[in-house]
Amino acid sequence: MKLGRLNHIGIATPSIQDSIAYYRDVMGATEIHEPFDMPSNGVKVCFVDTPGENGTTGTQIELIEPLGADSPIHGFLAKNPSGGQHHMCYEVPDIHVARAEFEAMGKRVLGDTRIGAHGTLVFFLLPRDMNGILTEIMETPKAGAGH
Ligand SMILES: CC[C@@H](C(=O)O)C(=O)SCCNC(=O)CCNC(=O)[C@H](O)C(C)(C)COP(=O)(O)OP(=O)(O)OC[C@H]1O[C@@H](n2cnc3c(N)ncnc32)[C@H](O)[C@@H]1OP(=O)(O)O
Ligand SMILES: [Co+2]
Repeated sequence: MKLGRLNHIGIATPSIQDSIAYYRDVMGATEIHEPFDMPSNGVKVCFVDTPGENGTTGTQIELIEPLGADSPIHGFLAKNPSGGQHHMCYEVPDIHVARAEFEAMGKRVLGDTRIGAHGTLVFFLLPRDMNGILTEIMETPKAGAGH
């Protein structure tokens, strides 16, 4: 396993609209994408870009608000009603190879490998196995694709 690019940091929030105002007015974010629903993941999503090198997009902030009764972030927001840092997401070149490598290390995968917000496959690893961090692994998007 080789550490890949930090694609995004997931921030759980009770209100994406309030969080957008915070990142725009307090943090000075200028690249804020249109929010969209991901019923397959039980969240509404909004990406806020941080600047990368030479005009590229750096690590994104992924605002996530619960969507539906079965949202996986209800428990987190019950414990943290104002929201907060929820997960970190790293890129890998091949999702299936990465999953096999984590499993071989005894790391427990939460649920299936599924399509994530960038349109590529993702999976999540149990925080207790990952130094206390809910860790998302995603396959690197092809150039020019997705959010
Ligand atoms: C938009 C799509 C996608 C993308 O492409 O980017 C996304 O990011 S979707 C993001 C939301 N989806 C997920 O988080 C899926 C995976 N998550 C889960 O399956 C659950 O959230 C969870 C991790 C199993 C936690 O569920 P919860 O109902 O809160 O269970 P518990 O309260 O029992 O907690 C179990 C265990 O995990 C610890 N925990 C929970 N949340 C976090 C967190 N965000 N960061 C760190 N640790 C967390 C909790 O403390 C418990 O620990 P133990 O006491 O050691 O068991
Ligand atoms: Co994510």
